Formats: sequence, C-alpha cells, structure tokens
Amino acid sequence: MDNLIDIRGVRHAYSTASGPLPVLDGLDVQVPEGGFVAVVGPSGCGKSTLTRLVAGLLIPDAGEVSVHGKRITGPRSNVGMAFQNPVLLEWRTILDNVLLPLEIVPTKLTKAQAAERARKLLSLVGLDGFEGKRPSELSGGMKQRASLCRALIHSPEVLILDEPFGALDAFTREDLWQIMHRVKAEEPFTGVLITHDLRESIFLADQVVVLSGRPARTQFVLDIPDTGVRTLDHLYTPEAVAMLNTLRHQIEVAQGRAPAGQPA
Ligand SMILES: Nc1ncnc2c1ncn2[C@@H]1O[C@H](COP(=O)(O)OP(=O)(O)OP(=O)(O)O)[C@@H](O)[C@H]1O
Repeated sequence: MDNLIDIRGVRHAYSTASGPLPVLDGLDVQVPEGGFVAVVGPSGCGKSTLTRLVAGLLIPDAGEVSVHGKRITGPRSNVGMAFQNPVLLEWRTILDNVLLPLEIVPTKLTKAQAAERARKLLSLVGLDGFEGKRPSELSGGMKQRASLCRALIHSPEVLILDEPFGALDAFTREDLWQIMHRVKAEEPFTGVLITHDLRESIFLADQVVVLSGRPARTQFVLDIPDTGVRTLDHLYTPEAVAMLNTLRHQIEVAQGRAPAGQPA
C-alpha cells in the first residue's frame, strides 16, 4: 500500500536563546492511506514537533516529509487538527464552531450542504440537539467531540490528533475511543495520534511508533493486528497485555530507565 504520509530521516533543532536545541534526529514514520498511527514517547521528546512537520508549520533541517508523494514546503490547509484543549469560540454556536474551517479552506459545498454535513458529523459523535448551544454549555468530553467534528468538516487528507483525550476522565476517555472507531468507520481518514496513553494507542491505532528520548528517533514500531471490531474487552486479552508490556518496556528504554532488548 502507498504511504500517504512519509517522514524519512528527519532531523530538526529549534533555535533558542541558549543555542540550537536538537529535537528530532532520525525520525521515520510512514502512514498508509486510511492508516492510523499512534506516536508515543517520553515527555518533551518531540511528538508535537512531528505534528507541526506534517501540517507544514515547520520545515525540517534535514530529511523529508511528504504527503501523497509531494514534499511539504509550507503550511497545508488540507489537514484537520484536534488538541488537548478544544479551543471552541464561545461567541459561536457549536454548529458554527464546527463550520469554522470552511471559512478558511476552499470548499465546493454550498452553505446548506456544509450545515448538513456539520449536523451529520455532530450526530455521529452523539451531539444531536446541541448544534445551537454555546461551548460553555457542553462538558469537556462533549467539547472534544465537537472539536473532532470541526477537524473533519473539510474532509481533510490528514487528521492530526495531539493528545485530544488527555484532559478527560478515564470513563469519558473510553467513550471517546469508541466514538473514534465509529467516526473512522463512517468518515475514513488517515491519521496521526499523539498520546501518552498506551492503552489508547493500541485500542485506536493500527501501528504504534515509539520515539526515543530527545533528540528523538524512531526507536520501535509495533503493528497492531487487525482483529475486526475492537471493544474495550480487547484491552484485557493476553495479546493486548503482551503488547502493553512491550510498549511499556520500550518507553522505559526511551527514558533511559531500562536497557534495550526484551522485557524480563
Ligand atoms: N518553538 C520552539 N522553540 C524552542 N523550543 C521548542 C519549541 N517548541 C518546542 N520546543 C522544545 O522542543 C522539545 C520538544 O517539544 P515537543 O512539544 O515537540 O515535545 P512533546 O514530545 O510533544 O512534549 P510533551 O510530551 O510534553 O507534550 C521540548 O523541549 C520543547 O521545550
């Protein structure tokens, strides 16, 4: 399968007052069309920097980032993004917040078609009836669902999720995971998920990439077998526990707290 996102041999350092800060050094991530890759790694290793590269907000010092075989040379509009903080605009209704990207990204949809699409997305994430509400009238999980709809409204080529569920309580987070599966089935996307939650990574993604400590390189890649419909019960199977142990060990290696090799 062709890779829609192809990151090869990327190196990058930020300029800081105290000199260059090397953040990435040997980053390789490939995401096939329709694929969903989770990126995990120690805090501050460069995960969000990776998302900026894919969005074209940052051009690497060395190596290549391409989407659909085209090298990225500047900001891309055909990307949908959702972050830990959903940042919805309080003076707009939920529907109008979801429609916001269409005011920036060119669209072939008429106003009526766009509104219909926004309503469909809101319904898909269980927010029927909330279209006319203001963000402050929604819970944290509901705001995050609205922000997911906003990220998808323009049918982006690439969906980037940077710890979107990180601030939610455990039960709401699990709800959102299941909603993500529903969304992916109805609105297929190619995505990159940044997360600190290993259970989330194996539940949602079809591949998990572990980054080393800073400057980060691709340290380990785990393919998650396609077992059909995933339910939360899958997280408690011996196979899932073994995958979580492998990933936990890799994180400890990345943190310099365990030697490379198989976990004991
Ligand atoms: N614009 C910038 N200028 C200078 N340094 C930066 C900039 N952005 C990020 N950094 C630094 O680069 C490093 C990597 O940051 P990044 O946000 O990519 O890490 P992260 O893995 O997403 O972090 P976390 O897990 O804590 O969310 C950090 O040390 C951060 O302080």
